[in-house]
Formats: sequence, C-alpha cells, structure tokens
Amino acid sequence: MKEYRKGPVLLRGRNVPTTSTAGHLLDSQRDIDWLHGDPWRVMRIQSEFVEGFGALAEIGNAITVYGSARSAPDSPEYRAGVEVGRLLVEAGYAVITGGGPGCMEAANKGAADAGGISVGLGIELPFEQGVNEYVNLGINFRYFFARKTMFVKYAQGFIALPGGFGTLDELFESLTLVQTRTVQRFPIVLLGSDYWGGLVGWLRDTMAAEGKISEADLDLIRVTDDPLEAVEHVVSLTRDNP
Ligand SMILES: C/C(=C\CNc1ncnc2c1ncn2[C@@H]1O[C@H](COP(=O)(O)O)[C@@H](O)[C@H]1O)CO
Repeated sequence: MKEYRKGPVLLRGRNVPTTSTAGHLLDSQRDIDWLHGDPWRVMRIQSEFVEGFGALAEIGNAITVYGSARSAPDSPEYRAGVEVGRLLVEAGYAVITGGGPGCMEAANKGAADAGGISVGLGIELPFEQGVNEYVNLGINFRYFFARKTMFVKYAQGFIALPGGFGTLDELFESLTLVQTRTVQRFPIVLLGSDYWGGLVGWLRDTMAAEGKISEADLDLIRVTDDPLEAVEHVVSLTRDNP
C-alpha cells in the first residue's frame, strides 16, 4: 500500500496526497489569500515582539515620554520635551517615545543631542511617516498593542507631556497597569499643570469622589511644570531598583 509521511503524520492509501508541503512552499502560482489571513497575521505579530525584544533588551534604564504628535517646535511643551530628554540622558536613562513628531520628536531631540540612547517606536499609519530624525534606535510597528508592550516593558517610569487621544490612551493604560500592580514602582508624571489640571481635578472630584478609583490611586500621578522636577521624581523612584 502507498504511504506518505507528513511530518509526524502517517498517511496511507487514499489519504496519500498528490502534492508535498515543500512543493506548496515553492509553488509561485498558488493563491495568496493566506497572506491576509489571521494565522499569517499571528506570525507578523510574533515577529514584532521578537524584533522589539531583541532591539530593546540591552538599552538599560529608560523612561518613556508620551505627548502630542502636533506640538510645534516653538511651543512651550516642545521645549519642555527637549529639556526632559536631555535631563533623562544626563541622569543615565535612555528615552523612549512613539518616534513621531511634536513632543515625541522633542524628547528624542533632547536625548540625542545629549549623546544618549533615543528610542523611537514608530507606528504604521495610513499616511506616510517615518520616525523623527532624532531617533538613534528606531523600530517600526504595525500593531499598536505590540508597540505599547515595549513602552512599558523597557521603561521604569513615564512622563506625559500635553497630548490628545493617543497620549491619554497611553497614560491610562499605564495607570491601569500600575493600579492593578501588573507593573510595580512605576512613577507617572504629568508635565504641565494648566493642561492636565482639569483632568486631574475630574479624577479627584468625580472619579474618586464617586468611588470609581480610590484616593490612593491619585497618588500614582505627580503633576509638575518643571522638567527637572519631573525627571528627579522618576529617577528618585527608579534609581535604586529599576
Ligand atoms: C497626527 C500626526 C502624526 C501622527 N504620528 C504619530 N506617530 C507616532 N506616534 C503617534 C502618532 N500619533 C499618535 N501617536 C502616539 O500617541 C501619542 C500622541 O498622540 P496624540 O493624540 O497626539 O496625543 C504618542 O505618544 C504616540 O505614541 C501628524 O501631526
């Protein structure tokens, strides 16, 4: 009886295939629907984690800086971002950002100009965009969730400059991870009291007052206008036990 071994599987008789697995691999004429299927997507997602872990595993102590993609280079928050990037590098930390324009570019500029590791975790968007010119270690992601894992896994704290939906998304994911003790000892600083004050007031007067978070959860956040204070805060809480 005819038989065929397909990896560990033994096939006999009518189950013996007329083509082989290696033959399929080498057949350029086969349909390519699989390229757009979930199993193939899983491989791409896996490769993003593998590439990200490989590229970032050795960056040492790092702080992730969030902030608006829209801040102009002559804005106060851009200047604050440059200062934060510089001070973090001077304190011995690498700087991680989303690699985009605005506040991300500012923090990368401060870090790169100070001679430090300036990481940009770019994201593939519908419009053309690469990482900003101040990134000296860049990775481009297709998937937001893989990229967000890197923001947390390779940083010991966060500093958020004024920002929009993207910044809030990253901030609240970070807060949830700290609140639920999924990550430990993660200082979170909001830089810009005028900008963040309304949100923090609402968290205190509505969210905490109505019992949706505890008063202690508010202690997870430090608000300041001073880049030096922001950096000293994250450094003081991460230096001995990063
Ligand atoms: C809107 C513009 C460019 C968008 N480019 C981005 N590149 C990289 N990362 C981005 C981008 N937009 C948002 N992000 C992520 O969200 C945060 C900023 O979003 P916000 O809504 O502006 O606050 C940021 O930390 C990134 O991780 C061209 O103007």
